[in-house]
This record gives sequence, C-alpha cells and structure tokens, in this order.
Amino acid sequence: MDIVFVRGLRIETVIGIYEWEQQVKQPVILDIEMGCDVARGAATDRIEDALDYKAVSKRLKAFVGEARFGLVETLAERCAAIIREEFGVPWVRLSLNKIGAVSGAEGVGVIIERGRRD
Ligand SMILES: Nc1nc2c(c(=O)[nH]1)N=C([C@H](O)[C@@H](O)CO)CN2
Repeated sequence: MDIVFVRGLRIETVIGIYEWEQQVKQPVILDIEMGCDVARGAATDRIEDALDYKAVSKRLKAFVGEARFGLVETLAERCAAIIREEFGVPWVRLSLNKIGAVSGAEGVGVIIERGRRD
C-alpha cells in the first residue's frame, strides 16, 4: 500500500484535563500517514483520482480548531475517524503531539493506527 502524508500540521485547540486548559487554546502538531493507491492518480494526473492532502488538512484544521476535548486520545481518535470515513482511507497512522505540555519534553501525545494495511 502506498502512503500520502501530512507532516507537522500545527493547529491551536482547546485540549486538556485541567480547568485552566479549557479556557485557553494550545498548539498540537499532527503527523499523518494515509494508506492509498498512488498509482491511480499517477496514471491520470488528475487530483480527482488522488487522495487530496490539502483537502484533508483543511478539514482537520476546521475540526481541531473548533474542538474542545480533555484527552489527546479523544482528539486523535476523532481525527482518524474523519480521515477514514470522509476520505475513504482504509488505513491511517496519526501522531498527535501536544507540544509544550510537559516542561523539559519536546512533546507528548499519542500515536494511533486504525484500519487495515494490506
Ligand atoms: N495519556 C494522557 N495523559 C495526559 C493527558 C492526556 O490527554 N492523555 N493530558 C494531560 C494534561 O492535560 C497535560 O497535558 C497538561 O499539562 C496530562 N496527562
């Protein structure tokens, strides 16, 4: 299976388990790998036959930008579901990095894989 990816997508969102975190926006960085057949788009050279990484990015910016969750797990799961259900992606690996959440750490968060990769 081929992969279309989006790396370092930085979005401000309301995320966190503490009361103060529900009053502010904090940055998260998404790294996404999406399984697809790149050969189809390559054969026709048409965006309609490709998985449009710009469309995926735009959708996630809108969703995450308006989201309000406690756990990074919840936000990551919802993003993966959008990618799979709205863009017909059979397999996705998504890393959600809550940068700045833990002092001394470059980042903290989750990496999830959903769907079948074959
Ligand atoms: N597994 C998780 N652990 C923690 C989370 C989380 O979302 N998932 N969140 C926090 C706090 O919100 C923290 O990021 C604030 O500094 C702590 N642990």
